[in-house]
Amino acid sequence: MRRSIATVSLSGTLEEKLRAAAAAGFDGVEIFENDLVASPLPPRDVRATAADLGLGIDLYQPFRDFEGVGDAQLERNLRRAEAKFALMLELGTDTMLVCSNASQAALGDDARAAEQLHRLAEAASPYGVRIAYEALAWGGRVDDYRHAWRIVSEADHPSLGVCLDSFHILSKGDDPSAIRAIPGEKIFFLQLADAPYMAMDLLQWSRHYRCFPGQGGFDLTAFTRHVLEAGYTGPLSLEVFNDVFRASDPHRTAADALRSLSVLEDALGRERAAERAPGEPGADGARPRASLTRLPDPPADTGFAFVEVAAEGSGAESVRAVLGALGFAHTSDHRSKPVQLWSRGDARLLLSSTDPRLGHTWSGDAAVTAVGAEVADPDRAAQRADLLLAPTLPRRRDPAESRLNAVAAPDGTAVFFCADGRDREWLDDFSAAAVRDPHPGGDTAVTAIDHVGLFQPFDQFDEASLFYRSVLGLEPDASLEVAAPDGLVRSRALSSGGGLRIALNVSVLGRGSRADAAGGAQHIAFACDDVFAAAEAMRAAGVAPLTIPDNYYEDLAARTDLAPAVRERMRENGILYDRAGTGEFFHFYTPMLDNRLFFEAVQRTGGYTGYGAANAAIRMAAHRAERTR
Ligand SMILES: O=C(O)c1ccc(O)c(O)c1
Ligand SMILES: [Mg+2]
Repeated sequence: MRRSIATVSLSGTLEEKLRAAAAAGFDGVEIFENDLVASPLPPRDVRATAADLGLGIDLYQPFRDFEGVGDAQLERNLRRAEAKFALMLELGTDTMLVCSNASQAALGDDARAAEQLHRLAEAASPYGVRIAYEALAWGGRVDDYRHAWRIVSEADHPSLGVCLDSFHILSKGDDPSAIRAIPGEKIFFLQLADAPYMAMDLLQWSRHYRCFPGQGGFDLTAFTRHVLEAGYTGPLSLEVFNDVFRASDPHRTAADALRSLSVLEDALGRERAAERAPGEPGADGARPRASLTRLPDPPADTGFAFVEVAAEGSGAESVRAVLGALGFAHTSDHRSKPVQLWSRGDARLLLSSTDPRLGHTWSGDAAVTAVGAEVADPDRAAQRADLLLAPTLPRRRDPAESRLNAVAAPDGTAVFFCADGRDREWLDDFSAAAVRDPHPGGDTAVTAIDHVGLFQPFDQFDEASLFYRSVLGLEPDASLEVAAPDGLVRSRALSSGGGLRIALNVSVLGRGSRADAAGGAQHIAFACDDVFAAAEAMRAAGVAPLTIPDNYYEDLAARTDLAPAVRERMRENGILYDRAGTGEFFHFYTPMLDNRLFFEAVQRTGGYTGYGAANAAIRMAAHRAERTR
């Protein structure tokens, strides 16, 4: 389907907005009136600029407070409209959005509104302009799409139809299924916006917190399905009023926006394909069907191939010491780069002294710089990532090395697609040297990488979540908030069925010591068969786990039936506990290794799928206490 975006969704001047929309690959834009009025470009030049960029102007918006007025006001409104129709001719756009009168003083009954909209449509038709009437959620008399449609049908003019905006419908909990009763050709325009659920005045919610489909709480797939079932074949257009987007790089926002539409269209296409019996032709005859662009299947992953940590000097020393104490061994070295492979079971950690983005020496605190996803078809995963506008990272390879596709996540973390199975071709780039530096960690039973925790810049949290969801096909959990000593932290985990798990964290206010330029803490969690043994072996090797206060264990005694001996062993080893249904979770943390990186060891039993969120605030306070001790 044609993809459009409202200029109000992007920051910058009108020209910058157009350039960003075009660069992301949009087909068209809705021009928000204020953006045009504030632009030094005459309408003809806007049209030419858009055309040069390959963009159509699909809608001019909004025309406000037109209907439900007295006779004298109607004449003034029609005069105002005539001026806009002439302007639209110059812009080369044929659809005008008229939103329902927001005044509580809007007059009269439906018959008056219908008659006045009929006059407007009649005035528009000589210009070749169509009127798309939209019910604002806070409209004075008309605040419901069904009501807008009744008025439009009563007005009965070929140049008059409705504009459906998902926000105005879903924000009020209205049932979108009646959209199917509107003939597709009378749906003149479709605006899509998601939003997080908030108990808030509708207008404020709409003007500040809309987000792209998949980033909020609305079911945009179901909503859009109704619109397509009605026979709508026009553009899918994003109209997103959002405070963060207004202040962000418009190129980044436009890419995020396009990614959201690609995922939405793909989901609808998959549903349609699943409905159709094999061999049956696509069209069912009655109503036109929009063509839906599909993405290659999400990668079928089998978990983490590796996680890469870049560190230098004493930071690298502490990482090595803790890995050794956890039973990892430095098993081989990269053939041409300063990268060590440390492994234990299926847990593989690359310790690098270069920055993957810059290719030269890493300077700064130890940090997670890359994750390797082990997938069945790396080429197809890379192709999907490319269609989702994931920035491709230059290959860091010599001709003799394996081919590794990598893309950059919004926070700069490199995501590698590595072949799974027996060959694990990427391992060929490492020397086959016998195990060196076997550490005295003993059998700590670390078996694999369980998850990675990445702190995100405030403005990129939703973008990162959509990125991992779309590029890696991960499913997001509900987000939750943790009261850390230095401010609230929001956390959202995403996981695949195959073993990839990424927990994203963000400082809710985007400021404070956790969100400073260096970013908040990152961690790598290792799965263990016996987390008690792992903690004891680590201690025996000279690394103390993160100290957890006695108060925590007193509280555990009060609220669980863990045996006293078990609790005592937990206290000695800084082990924390969580339970969900029949599932149990035991885990411990290392101290902060180099300002912002730590490790965790976890043991899941009974089908536990969480991340110990109940203990997150305890962990944050303990790491904080360590800094001030
Ligand atoms: O907030 C508004 O005024 C406004 C304007 C135009 C729209 O299409 C809309 O959904 C909201
Ligand atoms: Mg709208």
